[in-house]
Amino acid sequence: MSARNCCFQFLERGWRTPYIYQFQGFWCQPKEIQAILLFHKHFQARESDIILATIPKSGTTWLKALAFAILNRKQFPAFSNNHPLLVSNPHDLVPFFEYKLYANNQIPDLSKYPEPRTFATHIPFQSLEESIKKSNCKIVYICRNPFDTFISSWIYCNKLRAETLPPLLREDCFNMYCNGAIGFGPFWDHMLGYWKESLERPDKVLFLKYEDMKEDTSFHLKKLAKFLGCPFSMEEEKERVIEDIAKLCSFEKMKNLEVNKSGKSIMNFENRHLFRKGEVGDWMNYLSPSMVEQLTQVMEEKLGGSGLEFKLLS
Ligand SMILES: Nc1ncnc2c1ncn2[C@@H]1O[C@H](COP(=O)(O)OS(=O)(=O)O)[C@@H](OP(=O)(O)O)[C@H]1O
Repeated sequence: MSARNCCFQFLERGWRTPYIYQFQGFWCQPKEIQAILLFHKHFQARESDIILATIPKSGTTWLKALAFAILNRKQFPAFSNNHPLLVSNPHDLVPFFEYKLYANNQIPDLSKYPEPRTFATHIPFQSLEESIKKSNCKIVYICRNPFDTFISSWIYCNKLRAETLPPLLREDCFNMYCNGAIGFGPFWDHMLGYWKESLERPDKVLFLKYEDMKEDTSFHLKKLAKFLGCPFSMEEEKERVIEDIAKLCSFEKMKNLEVNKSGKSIMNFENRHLFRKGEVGDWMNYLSPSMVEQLTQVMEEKLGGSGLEFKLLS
């Protein structure tokens, strides 16, 4: 089935493109739908695969860097001068299914990927390819408080928006966000899909939060390494390997690397836009009291009772 033949029940104004479409219960662009259909048809998970999942602007770039550094630390110690993260953007080291591997009508040969194969996606849990859901391959999900995620998305999309389109007004965008009409959203369905699976199958899905990672990076790196099946040894802890990885992947370090100042990775977008402030609570500089009230209500209505809660300030 091609994207064109799919039955689109709904269409909404897009953030980066003129329109977004509802596909399998979430919002996305036609190019993404085309790639997801190919991914569904051709991808076959291995038990050893690792999938990093996020809704956009929740810490994807950071999680990719951390997972890569943890998994490859024997070959590339975090302090080494030839570490791949010093010359490559994390999106080039851990490819997205929908923006890289299956984009532009490609069917990749993934048989030669070194194990554990590590991939990334923004696709909601419900719409992942079946073998990913059924096998014991591991999924790491990171999410971020919706206030900061909204601001990060709004600013990023305005930078990448087609020049032929008018700028995205904060108020319009905010209403779209609260109504769920954002790429891969509604955000609450995206979060709850992975959240519920992490509660039911904690060995399958590790659920992380951006704010917790910022607050105590070392603690969460240990948790991540253990989940990925490569816990830090006592010796590594003594040698401060965890701190070295946290430092290599820190916002300040990554933002100032030449590859992230001048290179291009996802969909030919400039890497520098991926590194803005990297803070918890920047929403305070942008949202009016009535917007705060509105989003708080949406979160209570949609996430209330799920046990999923967020820290809104650092
Ligand atoms: N290393 C590191 N540490 C902490 N925070 C980081 C890091 N790298 C990127 N960022 C911040 O993450 C926000 C971008 O989110 P994503 O990486 O998910 O974007 S994307 O979906 O891949 O386009 C965006 O947040 P805002 O600064 O609030 O816009 C980035 O600045």
